[in-house]
Amino acid sequence: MPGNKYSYIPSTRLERLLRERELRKLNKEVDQCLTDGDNWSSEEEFLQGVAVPRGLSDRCERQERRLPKQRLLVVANRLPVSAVRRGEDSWALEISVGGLVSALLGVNEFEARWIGWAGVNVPDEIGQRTLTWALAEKRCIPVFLDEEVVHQYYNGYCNNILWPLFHYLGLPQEDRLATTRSFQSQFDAYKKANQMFADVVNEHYQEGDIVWCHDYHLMFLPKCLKEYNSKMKVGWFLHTPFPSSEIHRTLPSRSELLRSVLAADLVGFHTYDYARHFVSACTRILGLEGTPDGVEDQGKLTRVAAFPIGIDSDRFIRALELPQVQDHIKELKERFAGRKVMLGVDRLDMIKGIPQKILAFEKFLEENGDWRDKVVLLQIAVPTRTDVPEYQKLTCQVHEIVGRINGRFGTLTTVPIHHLDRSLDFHALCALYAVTDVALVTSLRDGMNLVSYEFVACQDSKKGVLILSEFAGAAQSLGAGAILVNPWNITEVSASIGYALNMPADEREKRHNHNFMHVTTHTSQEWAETFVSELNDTIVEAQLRIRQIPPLLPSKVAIERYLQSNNRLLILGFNATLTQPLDAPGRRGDQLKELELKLHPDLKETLKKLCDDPKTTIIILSGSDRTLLDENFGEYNMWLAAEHGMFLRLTKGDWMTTMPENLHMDWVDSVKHVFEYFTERTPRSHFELRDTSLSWNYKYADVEFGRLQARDMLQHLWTGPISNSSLDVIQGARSVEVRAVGVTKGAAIDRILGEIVHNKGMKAPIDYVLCIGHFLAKDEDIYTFFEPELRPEPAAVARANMVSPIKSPKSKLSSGKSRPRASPNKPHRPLLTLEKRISNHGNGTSRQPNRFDSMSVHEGSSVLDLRGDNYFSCAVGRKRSNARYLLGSSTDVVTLLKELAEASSLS
Ligand SMILES: O=P(O)(O)OC[C@H]1O[C@H](O[C@H]2O[C@H](CO)[C@@H](O)[C@H](O)[C@H]2O)[C@H](O)[C@@H](O)[C@@H]1O
Ligand SMILES: O=c1ccn([C@@H]2O[C@H](COP(=O)(O)OP(=O)(O)O)[C@@H](O)[C@H]2O)c(=O)[nH]1
Repeated sequence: MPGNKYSYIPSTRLERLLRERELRKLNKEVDQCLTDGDNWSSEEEFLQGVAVPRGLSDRCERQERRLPKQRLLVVANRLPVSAVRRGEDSWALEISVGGLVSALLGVNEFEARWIGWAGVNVPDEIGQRTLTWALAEKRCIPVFLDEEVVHQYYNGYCNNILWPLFHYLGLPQEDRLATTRSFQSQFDAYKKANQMFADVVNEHYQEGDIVWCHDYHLMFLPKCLKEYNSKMKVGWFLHTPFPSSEIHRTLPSRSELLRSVLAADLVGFHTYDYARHFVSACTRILGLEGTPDGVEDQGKLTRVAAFPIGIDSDRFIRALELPQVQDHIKELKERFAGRKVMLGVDRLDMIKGIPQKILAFEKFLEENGDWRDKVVLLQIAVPTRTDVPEYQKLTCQVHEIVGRINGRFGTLTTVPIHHLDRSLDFHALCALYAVTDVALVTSLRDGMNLVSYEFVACQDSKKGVLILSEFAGAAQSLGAGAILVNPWNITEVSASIGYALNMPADEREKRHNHNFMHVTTHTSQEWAETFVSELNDTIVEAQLRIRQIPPLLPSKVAIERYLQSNNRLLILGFNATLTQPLDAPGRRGDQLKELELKLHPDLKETLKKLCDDPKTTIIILSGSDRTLLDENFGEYNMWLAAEHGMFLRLTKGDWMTTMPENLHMDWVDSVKHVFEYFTERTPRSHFELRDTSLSWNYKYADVEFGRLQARDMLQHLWTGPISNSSLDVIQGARSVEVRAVGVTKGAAIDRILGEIVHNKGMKAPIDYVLCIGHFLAKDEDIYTFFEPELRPEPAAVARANMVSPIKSPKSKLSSGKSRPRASPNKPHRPLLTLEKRISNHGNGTSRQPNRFDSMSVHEGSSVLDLRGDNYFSCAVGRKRSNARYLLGSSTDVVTLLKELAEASSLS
């Protein structure tokens, strides 16, 4: 390969990401050499206003030598600092507690700004102005939410609805709802608050910035941002679990929230499970396509992936050396001498399983009398969301249990549980982690749980044991070294406490080393860099994809050309082209109603007008059978081409077949047998028998099960006993179709054209073609048929007398079904030969003769006179297509045809 390895531009996502990772590593090494220890601020430095990395003096020189940092707007409900008002214009800033803040404080690769709520109501202008200044020093930008919005949005929708739901605690029952007003007003406040965040982002956004939205508070934000500026690079990361789609389905605003999140370019979760649940919710609830890369909606991909968060482990390890931390450690050791220390650090939240933890500890004491004066449980329960009644109830409940247990097992001088309803500062927390023998994390559900990481980081000398809930995201990364428990199983947790307290030193060491390695290599820094780098790459990937998406049909031009032409051909599909738009696949709409395909009612007048125009010939070219086309189009003056063009009829005349003579249908019974087998075993799937094809459809079945069944079926059809038959197996979005080889719309069209030209006695060439359909990839050969550059190989259809009246059923299927048959005594059509003259796109030069040129029916005349500007192929509701243009849905087709008919009647 020419050039060095960095001048080569990788073409796949993985190659690009690996290369970027390598470059980042190099960058870091340069940084390391230049300023050793130039880390991002600690929490204290952040508060002192030196949130920018240390070593400012070296900085200018250093920056010249490395790539400029990318600007990153971190948008989260909570700023890393909470403001406390000291006077009219004076503010104290306190660091906010929580995993998100801890994680993002460790990130230093970017020129970051925070946008969020300062946790305080500031109704007056002076207050807002002075707080904005105070926060600016910390590179924070406030969003001012008034009390009512906070009540409805934060306490209500976020913490009373989304939070419990995402943690599998279900939607609030009536009493909870009544306390915070109705669901709808909370949801409105949620949207309003998200818009307020968006307004602030828009105000501060500079081109090229990365906007990283965080958490369930801001699920509406990606949509608001993209509506304002579709070019913004938007990522969204969820810090909580994303529940199974069965849970998400219960949320009244389930679809709106999913759609808003999907507006982001990249959507991230802590674990693969959460990502999988999200994709599955999008497939099952929105009916979108889930792919290994994410969720696809009409060709637009939202990338979905797992990015497990970490901590700034160095910060904890370094802190242990600080004298104030050493003092704390000494104090704690003396205080609890002779007793093993067990530790719980949690926000006082129902998801943390604090009552379950304490009850398990009680059981342990109950059953292990000899341990009662040898162990102590320190539980730090940080007050959180104290305005939400559920949290208030939990506080009382925990106090009651702790009181009871201390009363039961305490002595005059000691109690088994030290319960603190407050937060600790960073140094006190590090000291506590360091002296702990057993950390107890019993979350009922937890996005990740950084406390477990922090504990491990502070344990390199003690090598204590981590008991960790299997329902915390951290279980996936620290599961090997921790003792995993089901927090609902009090007996199991109690037994694990005993196991941990008695664990031999070598086992503790082994377990600790494993986890320590993970915590120190999977840092918050890495997490943020990986996310941002994937986000940057997602944009590159999207641009590459967009280049492959055909543009929207230029309706005006299509109509203009139509008016200018004298012999027009309109080829229209039926299903999803001329029918009423249906729910997205997978939505499981009204199956019975939807299966009866009906012409869009708004098209009746329009079609009539178009068909009555002598300059226009219309062909309905569909996979549907003859009966269905008869029912829907019998009254118009047009051509019907059923079963992908294998049957043809002018509505005034009889059906005839255009099937090639050598079409083999001997496979039909075997395939029918296979389809019956799968239909029986896949609830709400069905199959259709046609004369030339069979189609199995699982649009209404469970999407994932349907897909699995389809995979099995395809495997069997491709490699099983019928794999050598002369058939094509075609995979659709939610269907499998089997046809005789050679049954495609593109293959049928020249035979159909031949018949039409002959029937009409066409003298002038066709000088306008509009071909619109929602066709399977296999049938897109119809689009390419008219394209000079992509024309099929000449040998494909060397046709002699292929259009013939139906004499006897060709396929075995016909015998089982009653179908209208055309009169068998229609005379044989003489050999049709035609000449197609197609000029090259736009430049007017004639192309080389093709198979048509030698097949002249009417001596000297040309059947097609198409240049680049009078041929319009158009795929409906698809993004990847061989068509020149796209239309969104059948509604757009209706609009276009109406305009065409109206313009034509005016001309
Ligand atoms: O701001 P609050 O409402 O007081 O809540 C504090 C934070 O709690 C949640 O933290 C989650 O993020 C952690 C880091 O990713 C993760 O380890 C933990 O499992 C989650 O619960 C919440 O998601 C944050 O938005 C809050 O700021
Ligand atoms: O007194 C305390 C208790 C906890 N924390 C921090 O709060 C975070 C809790 O994060 P976690 O992911 O465990 O749970 P979350 O509270 O975000 O749900 C950790 O970084 C702790 O260091 C703190 O700063 N002071």
